[in-house]
Amino acid sequence: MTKTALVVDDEVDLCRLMQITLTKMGIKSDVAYTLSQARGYWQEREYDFCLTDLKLPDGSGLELVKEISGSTNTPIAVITAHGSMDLAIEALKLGAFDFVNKPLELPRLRQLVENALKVTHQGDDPEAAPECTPEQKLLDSRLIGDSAVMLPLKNTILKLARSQAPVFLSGASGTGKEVVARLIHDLSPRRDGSFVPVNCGAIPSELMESEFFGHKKGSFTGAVADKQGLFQQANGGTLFLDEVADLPLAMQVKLLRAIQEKTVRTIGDTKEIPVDIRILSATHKDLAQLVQAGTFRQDLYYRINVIELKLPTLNARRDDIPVLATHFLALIAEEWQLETPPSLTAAACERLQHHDFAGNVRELRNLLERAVTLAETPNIDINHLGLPALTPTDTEPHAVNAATQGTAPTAETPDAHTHPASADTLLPNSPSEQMAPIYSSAARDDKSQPIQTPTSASNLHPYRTHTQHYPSVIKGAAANHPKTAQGDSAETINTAKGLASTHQAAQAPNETTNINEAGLPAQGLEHYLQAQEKQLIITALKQTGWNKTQAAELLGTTFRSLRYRMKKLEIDEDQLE
Ligand SMILES: Nc1ncnc2c1ncn2[C@@H]1O[C@H](COP(=O)(O)OP(=O)(O)OP(=O)(O)O)[C@@H](O)[C@H]1O
Repeated sequence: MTKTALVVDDEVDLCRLMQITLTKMGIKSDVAYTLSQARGYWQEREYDFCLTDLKLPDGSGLELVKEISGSTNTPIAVITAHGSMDLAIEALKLGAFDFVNKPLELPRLRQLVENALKVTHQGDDPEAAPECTPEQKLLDSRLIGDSAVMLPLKNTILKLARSQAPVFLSGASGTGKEVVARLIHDLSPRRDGSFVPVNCGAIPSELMESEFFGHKKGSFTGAVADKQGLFQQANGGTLFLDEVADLPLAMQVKLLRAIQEKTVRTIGDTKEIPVDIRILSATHKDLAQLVQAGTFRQDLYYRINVIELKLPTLNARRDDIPVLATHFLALIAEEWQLETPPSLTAAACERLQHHDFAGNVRELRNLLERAVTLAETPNIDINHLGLPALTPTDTEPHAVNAATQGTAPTAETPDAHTHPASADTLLPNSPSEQMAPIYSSAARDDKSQPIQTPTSASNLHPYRTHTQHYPSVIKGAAANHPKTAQGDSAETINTAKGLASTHQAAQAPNETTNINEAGLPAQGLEHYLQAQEKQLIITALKQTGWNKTQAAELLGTTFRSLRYRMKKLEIDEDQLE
């Protein structure tokens, strides 16, 4: 069926240009020169999408955005004067699907129209019950939980997926921010493009520019080949800036420019390349507070945080614990190829529902992995969970919510009842407005997670994030190193002293000692340093029985940084043992 569009602009020539472009794309269009004319057309006819200027002779296009997005799912995009980013952001907040700047660039207009048509195809089947649409099924299969707080959150995700607006995901560590970011991408018109997640906190600052924008061969020492940046990799898709609060200020300026201009310049190149990406970002930190403290740029905050989606803690949705546990046990059974899928006894399930999950869903998953490893039967009972016995007060209603982080639920530590997602997951996003943090930063303590699971070697960009779990290594860690797997830090501190001395012994002589007669590395500094780094990491890992949390402590770095260095340097226990 022929697609139809309503074009609203008072500039006759521009309307003609847009109409010609649409006709070439096989789209029939009507043109309205005023707001009232547009309203008339909209009431009389049905359109697949609308494109409106913001400045109209009898009012603002924002009114049309509000009316159309408030009453239908039809995508509406706005045309803004060059540089009026504030208005574009306001339109996105009001529900506009996307915006295009004047003077109109036809490739950008065509791209916007193609995305709008993909949105209109979604959920087109009028026969399908809402819960049976492919989008809803995908959402329900990947974002587990149907508690009171999750249902409105899921509806919001479906709406956000249809838009191109930048979304900022806030919430404590392990609440599922990356799961949601992937879903927004996979449910969006960009789903055929790449989803490129990047852990901003794990990229060494000196490599940031090259990682984000790429480099040309020979543009600096060590640039031995052309390298594509993350922006270019995400072209046509979504760039997910995880741990965005950890971006150094100097890089924040460069990112802002790239996001605003929608162009990037590769290091060593002279030309700017246009990129078409949607930005999603996340952090467990209070970004508004960092803006106030001057460590995060207000303009970048404003740009990436057009819409905020706040994820609830697991303690705020305890009803979801049984269904999440069943989901993870099924995943574990599949990944570990277990003959009989494990299941929880009623007592174990009840114990989990009373646990204070400082590490949220990630902690639940890790806890179950450990329990399955320790249990010798498929029935996971309370003693396999490795949790302390409950006191009588723990079992009182709401005792755990109140005990969370030692504070009762307040406006700053919301729970599901006081903060339904419909109202609170979408927050007003002015930097001057305070965001209420769900948790203090203590919630991020990696020690709260019983077992840190390694990531696999993959062909992903080294600083892309990765949330997969690898059972063979987990099992090996728990079985072979029970002490370290449970976090025996005393032992770690003692062995730490040996790090410097054993490092020499662990070195692969060809790689790290290949110094030429002039006393310089024969294969170049970069190669030499990487070999050194690799050997030090392997030494620390061996000393801690491949417990990465402890190895990171020995090396004076963070767990995440170590994990990403391991991926970058392709350090894998299975390969080395
Ligand atoms: N609702 C959910 N349904 C299924 N799995 C979930 C859900 N929420 C989180 N998970 C799982 O929990 C783990 C942590 O999720 P994720 O990495 O998305 O959290 P995060 O909030 O991004 O954490 P961080 O701030 O530490 O990066 C992953 O294994 C993820 O698959």
